[in-house]
Amino acid sequence: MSQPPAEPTALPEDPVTDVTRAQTSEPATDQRPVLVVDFGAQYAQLIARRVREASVYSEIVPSSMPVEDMLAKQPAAIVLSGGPSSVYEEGAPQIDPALFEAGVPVLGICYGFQAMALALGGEVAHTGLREYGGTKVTAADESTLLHGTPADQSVWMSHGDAVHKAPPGFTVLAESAGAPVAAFENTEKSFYGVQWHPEVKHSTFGQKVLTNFLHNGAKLPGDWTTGNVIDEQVARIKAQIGDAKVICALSGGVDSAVAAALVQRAVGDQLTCVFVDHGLLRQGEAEQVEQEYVATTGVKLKVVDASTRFLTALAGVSDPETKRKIIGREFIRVFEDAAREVVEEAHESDGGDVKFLVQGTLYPDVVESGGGTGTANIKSHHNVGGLPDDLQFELVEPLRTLFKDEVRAVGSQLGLPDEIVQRQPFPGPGLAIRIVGEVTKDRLETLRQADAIVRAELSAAGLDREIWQCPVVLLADVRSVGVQGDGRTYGHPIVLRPVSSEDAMTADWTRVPYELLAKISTRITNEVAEVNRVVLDVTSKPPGTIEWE
Ligand SMILES: Nc1ncnc2c1ncn2[C@@H]1O[C@H](COP(=O)(O)OP(=O)(O)OP(=O)(O)O)[C@@H](O)[C@H]1O
Ligand SMILES: O=c1[nH]c(=O)c2[nH+]cn([C@@H]3O[C@H](COP(=O)(O)O)[C@@H](O)[C@H]3O)c2[nH]1
Ligand SMILES: NC(=O)CC[C@H](N)C(=O)O
Ligand SMILES: [Mg+2]
Repeated sequence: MSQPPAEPTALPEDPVTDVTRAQTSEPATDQRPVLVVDFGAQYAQLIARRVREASVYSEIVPSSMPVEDMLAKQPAAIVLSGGPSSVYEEGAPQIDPALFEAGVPVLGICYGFQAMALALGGEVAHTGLREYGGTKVTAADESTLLHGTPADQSVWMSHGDAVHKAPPGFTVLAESAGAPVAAFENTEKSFYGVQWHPEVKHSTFGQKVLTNFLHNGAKLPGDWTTGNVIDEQVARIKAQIGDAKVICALSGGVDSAVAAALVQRAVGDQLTCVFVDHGLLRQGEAEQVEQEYVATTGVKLKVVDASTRFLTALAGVSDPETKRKIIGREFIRVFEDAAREVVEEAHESDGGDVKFLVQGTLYPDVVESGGGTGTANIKSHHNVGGLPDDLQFELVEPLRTLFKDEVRAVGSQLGLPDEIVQRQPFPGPGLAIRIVGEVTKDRLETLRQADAIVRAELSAAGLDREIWQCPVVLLADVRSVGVQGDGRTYGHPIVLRPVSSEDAMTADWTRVPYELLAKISTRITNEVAEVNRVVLDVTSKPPGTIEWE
């Protein structure tokens, strides 16, 4: 039986190269802001970022802020974000109708769209017809909001409720299978709304919808530019750290490399980097950090072998959130020991505590850990939601409001080589969150072998840039029957999860050519004992996340 040819994956658009757009704080500006009202969205920062990309100044405010306070900021326009609640649910965040009486242009997105529809006299239904990920919509011929976008387009949805009737005075602009009113507008009042997420890159004409709203709907000029992120951050770091000593949690990944380079530029040799080998790393990773990273950057590096400590703490644990909390805690305990050693080595036994810890935390780590306003906790990233309550360090996180592509641009501008800046992400909790079930030494070894094969084959096929990352997951608690060498086997499946993304907030599964998948599958089942089945994960994010745990 012949297989259909694999569809080529569209390459993600070029990453943002203008570092000056990477906004890290609310800068002093006399411009009237576009307020992004956050209903607990996964994507509130992303909306603010896209507005800034349209050269319009933007700030985020929580939906709990009274409308008088919002209006006191003299917003030039308001964007109502998505959120996890359902509009009729008890305690769901509401919109004060006064917001619609102030003469300010409004764009509602997802939950914001639904809440707006309800507040203005439309109807929202919970039909059970849900849409997650890439969805086709059919758009009206002419409108302000969807101007310049095709009649049939693919948008990124993530909803369970849907607007069934637009409020009086509104024109319906689009529909999808699960959303009879997928977009609407009332140009007279300058009110607009979409059920989908225009702020995510996977919505092909998303930025066009946002700029249509900003420039044509709200009639805002695009004349705002940000200052330089690097200068701004270096100055902030200097002010925070002064002449104290500081350690940086360095993983060899992009984010901590860029964070370390910023801190190094700010405070020079007051910085010592600490790399933790927690026994959950991939093949060759520890060596790579020890040799290549130090050679490239000349940074002072301390390597700690903490594998026994982590594996002991993880023994018997299968629950993903518990694993993450344990790992977050153990990381900090190791950093505390390392900090004491740094002081001892500097012969400063009295008063010379290291009180600052640098981490390469990005905005997605924060928001997925439930760190936005009213944002759901999706998973506790070890460096945010997994931190222990008794944390003694003051954190230095210069990348905390940025997305990965912005961090890559900062890294390049700082002079870091492409081998570091373009590296695929690897999560801090490592292989522990890629073993579904308890983490043991043997299972880690099995997964390490399979992962090394996958990485080698994808690299050899030249797919490293096209693929954002490819988690390889061991379903340790699942077994299936195989026949190998004429004998019965009862082994474990390995899951391949190749994804394409720009910022890890949304992702699609990469259409890796079938021949290559076949080769990987054959190699894994031939070379890795205990594995007799290889499966491909074909889920986008949403609804799946990139990692399985
Ligand atoms: N093995 C490790 N040793 C020391 N610090 C670590 C380690 N793994 C992760 N960290 C810390 O946790 C932070 C978050 O990890 P994360 O994997 O998100 O970022 P990264 O490794 O720097 O970049 P990338 O996303 O490219 O892998 C890192 O920036 C770093 O500060
Ligand atoms: O340092 C990290 N600590 C964590 O606890 C963690 N969890 C997920 N990831 C990485 O974050 C991105 C988004 O992953 P998810 O779609 O699985 O949430 C992907 O790039 C993941 O690899 C982590 N990185
Ligand atoms: N992403 C969202 O804003 C979702 C809105 C609402 N919770 C729904 O599921 O329909
Ligand atoms: Mg990493």
